Amino acid sequence: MASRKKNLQGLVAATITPMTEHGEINLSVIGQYVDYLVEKQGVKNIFVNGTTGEGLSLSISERRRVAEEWVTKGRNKLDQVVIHVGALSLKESQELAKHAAEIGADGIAVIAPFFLKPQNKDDLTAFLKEVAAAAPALPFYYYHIPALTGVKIRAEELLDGIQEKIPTFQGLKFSDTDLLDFGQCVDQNRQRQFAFLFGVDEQLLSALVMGATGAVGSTYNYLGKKTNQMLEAYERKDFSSALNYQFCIQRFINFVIKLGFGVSQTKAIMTLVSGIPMGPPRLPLQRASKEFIDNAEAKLKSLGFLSFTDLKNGNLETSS
Ligand SMILES: CC(=O)N[C@H](C=O)[C@@H](O)[C@H](O)[C@H](O)CO
Ligand SMILES: CC(=O)C(=O)O
Repeated sequence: MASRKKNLQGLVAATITPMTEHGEINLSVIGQYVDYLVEKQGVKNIFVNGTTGEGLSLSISERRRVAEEWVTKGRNKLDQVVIHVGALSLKESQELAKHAAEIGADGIAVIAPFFLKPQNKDDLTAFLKEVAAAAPALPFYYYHIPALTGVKIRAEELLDGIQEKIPTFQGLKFSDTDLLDFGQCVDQNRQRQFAFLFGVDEQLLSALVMGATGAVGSTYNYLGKKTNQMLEAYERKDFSSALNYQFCIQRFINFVIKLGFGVSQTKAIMTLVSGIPMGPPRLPLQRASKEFIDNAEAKLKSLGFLSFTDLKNGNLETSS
């Protein structure tokens, strides 16, 4: 059985992988990034090397170094550091799982292999089981993101009986809008203490109603504070305030989605809001355009997500 820490709950920021202007990983700002999440956003859990972290665009050695830096800099500051170790090659995935255990991460997560794909639940379970077994002391999370992997096996089906196959299974990161599937994952596993982490930030409130125990997302890097206010309102059963917070967050996400929103844009927004240079994305992604950044900045300001002082302080912090 995995050594069980307290369940992963609340907001989990899907970390960006900072890069230099030349496109190399930039470990030097990660310490600052940890402090920013904890102090400015109230976010104390992170999900490293996932979609937002361009994990699948990094080499194995880069993934190891990035993971190690987050664990080191997060020590005594963060509650939990979950490392995404999914890869197309089972061997690489196992190597990363083992490494995550060695460096003292709090959990590992895996997406479905997405080139030669599992055809059914049994294929997928068999793959996940082999990865989990490489880190037998670490909580294991399945990262369901069918729109990106193309693997559409329903999470509810996968979860049925999964603990018998994968004893370290501890939860699901659900990045899909199918709330029937998500709700049934929760409903059918009420007796188990799984973490149900929702991954569509603009719809989190609906997922809370459906039983989400936490959330992993890219926007918690810079909208963590706002989203925490929504969670607090929900906790005290002030649903009309919670809805106001969700709508406010939606106005921003809806606006940027229309402009074209992805990891490149997340990097640019985070640079702007935090003042910490995230650098460009790696090919095949291209930098966000100047036009996008200007529009996003104006929207952040009009929604009160970014003040002139924030910007100034952020910039001062990085130059010091
Ligand atoms: C596809 C993708 O990257 N999804 C992220 C996490 O799973 C989310 O955090 C989104 O970035 C966010 O919900 C905005 O659409
Ligand atoms: C959003 C998320 O969870 C990821 O970047 O992997």
